[in-house]
Amino acid sequence: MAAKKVTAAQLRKLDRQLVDLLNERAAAAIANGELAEARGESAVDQTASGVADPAVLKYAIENNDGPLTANAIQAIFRELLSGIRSANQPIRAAYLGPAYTYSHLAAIARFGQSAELVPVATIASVFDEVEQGHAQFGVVPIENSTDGRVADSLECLARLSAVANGNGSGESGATHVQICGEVPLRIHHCLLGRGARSEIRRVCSKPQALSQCRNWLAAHLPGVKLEPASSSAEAASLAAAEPDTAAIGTEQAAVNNGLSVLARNIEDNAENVTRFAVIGARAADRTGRDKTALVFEAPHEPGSLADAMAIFKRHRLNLTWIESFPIPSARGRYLFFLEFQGHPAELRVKRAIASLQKKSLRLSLLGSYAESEVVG
Ligand SMILES: O=C(O)C(=O)C[C@]1(C(=O)O)C=C[C@@H](O)C=C1
Repeated sequence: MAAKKVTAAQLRKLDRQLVDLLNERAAAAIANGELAEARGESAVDQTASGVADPAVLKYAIENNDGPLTANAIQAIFRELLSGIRSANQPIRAAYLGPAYTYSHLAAIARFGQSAELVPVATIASVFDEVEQGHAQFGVVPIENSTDGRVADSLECLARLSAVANGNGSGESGATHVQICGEVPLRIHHCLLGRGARSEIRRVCSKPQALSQCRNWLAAHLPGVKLEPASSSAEAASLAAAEPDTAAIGTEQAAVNNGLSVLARNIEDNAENVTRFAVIGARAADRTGRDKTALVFEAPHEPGSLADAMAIFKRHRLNLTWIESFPIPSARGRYLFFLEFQGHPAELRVKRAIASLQKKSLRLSLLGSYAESEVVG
């Protein structure tokens, strides 16, 4: 029997029903005072930038009495919203490729599969794509719970901030690229290869992935050569070419490259999470549960960092990230990346930033965005 075709009109009706359902849930939640910050906005407005409002999603998950898991609801919402939004306003987002890197999975978690997700060869190219307006968004890893910061991304953020500051001239630069979201993604690494585990002579991956599995590798593949690759999916394509080479990467990269999964969950820390920043040329809307990131340089003198930190204590602002980063051209001088809960629309945040600015040699706001739950 021939399969019955679904017409475009039927699909539109289904979309409408789902959007109505979302709106109903949001409206009920708003009426109950459960979405105080979202008051007056429809769920569709809230998702205009292609991202499900975390409060609406949370409400739908918490009020679900059906058989679906929270992860399944999240995935359904994400793909529906991605599809509905793409029909109106296509989204193009760049990520470190090739296909099925962890960055790709983070981009899918954020924008869904209906968005145009563009693989590029380096993290710097992700920034270039957004700065040159070829992509509205970019997704870049900034820190991992086991391995710490991702220096390539911080270097690009520092460069953005230098441009925004007019390279120290005090004039505002041409770029408005900023952080407009975060995706904390659970990272489960797989060992991928063509042959048996006993044939492996070298293991390739992005250095961050190799480092997140170093104890497992030492215990299970002692003496094999560890080689850096530009990404985990690039490593998977190297492993596809050489039977004595394995890669550390995603399960999806194994399928894409015709490899077997030789071992699963080989990360040293079961709670392995990488936090990705979503960068874009437009500021994110305030949600009421936001964080703000900035980068500043404290004067090279005793107590300057302690004075800077005291500002956050005084204004009761909770820090969620602090990272020191050496300034390559100036030995002994450091940039400090900071993130805290709050939004510059709040008076205490405005005051704290103004005080910090006075104490800094330079300061750039990197963006304010919704605080997100871990996905995956
Ligand atoms: O190589 C990849 O698959 C990436 O997306 C990059 C990257 C990283 O550099 O942190 C992203 C997340 C994982 O922690 C490991 C690798």
